[in-house]
Amino acid sequence: METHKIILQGGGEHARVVLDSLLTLGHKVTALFDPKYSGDLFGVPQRGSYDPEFEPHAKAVVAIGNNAVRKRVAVVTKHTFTNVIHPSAIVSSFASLGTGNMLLQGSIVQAQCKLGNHVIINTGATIDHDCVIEDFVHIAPGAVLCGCVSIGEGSFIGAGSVIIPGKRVGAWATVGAGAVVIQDVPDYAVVVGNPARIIRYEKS
Ligand SMILES: CC(=O)SCCNC(=O)CCNC(=O)[C@H](O)C(C)(C)COP(=O)(O)OP(=O)(O)OC[C@H]1O[C@@H](n2cnc3c(N)ncnc32)[C@H](O)[C@@H]1OP(=O)(O)O
Repeated sequence: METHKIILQGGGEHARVVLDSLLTLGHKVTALFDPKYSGDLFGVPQRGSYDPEFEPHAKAVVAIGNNAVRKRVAVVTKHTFTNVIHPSAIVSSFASLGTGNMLLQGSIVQAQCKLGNHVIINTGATIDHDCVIEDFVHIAPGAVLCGCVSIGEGSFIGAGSVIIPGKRVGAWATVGAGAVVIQDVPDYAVVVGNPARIIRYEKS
């Protein structure tokens, strides 16, 4: 596998797991940019605010779990993005991925899935055949997307939730941990429970 020089945008909790994946894959991570952190993380220097001139040929990953913040940071990042796919993740050769995506330990992406850009498929989440996942979505640990599910831009799919086949979760929606989605979820809706019900609408 080709290894790269990589910089990370973000130095918080999600950055830790992404950095772990990158180091496991043998990449050379040369900087973490996040004004909130200093010192180093797993031996990688935290360099404060983003510097677009720093190693301009390095690839970048926006390792921020919050979807709205990840989008805000991605749009001002000048470096070219790359995907991070932990070696224990299983990705069908018949799936397509944009860039800047993070597929973490034990996640599975099945045949004919289409992932946009800057999507997080977190630990052990499974995305079955023919799903479409738009940009800046976060699928939390252990969530199960059955076949032919679609998820709109910026939505958060909570840990251990299940979405039955063919359903759509709109843009910037939130599916609570453990929810079972059996109907389409509108844009900006927050749903919880089994069967999932709308508790409010929230624009981030
Ligand atoms: C590696 C990582 O850690 S990745 C991060 C993974 N994180 C997650 O999966 C967290 C997902 N988040 C949740 O499930 C949250 O509870 C949310 C976003 C759905 C709602 O959060 P809040 O807005 O703070 O809701 P709040 O706690 O005020 O609860 C509102 C109501 O919904 C209920 N509720 C909230 N979450 C859930 C849930 N997951 N399942 C069932 N009911 C729930 C509450 O009991 C409450 O009910 P009530 O009004 O009858 O008392």
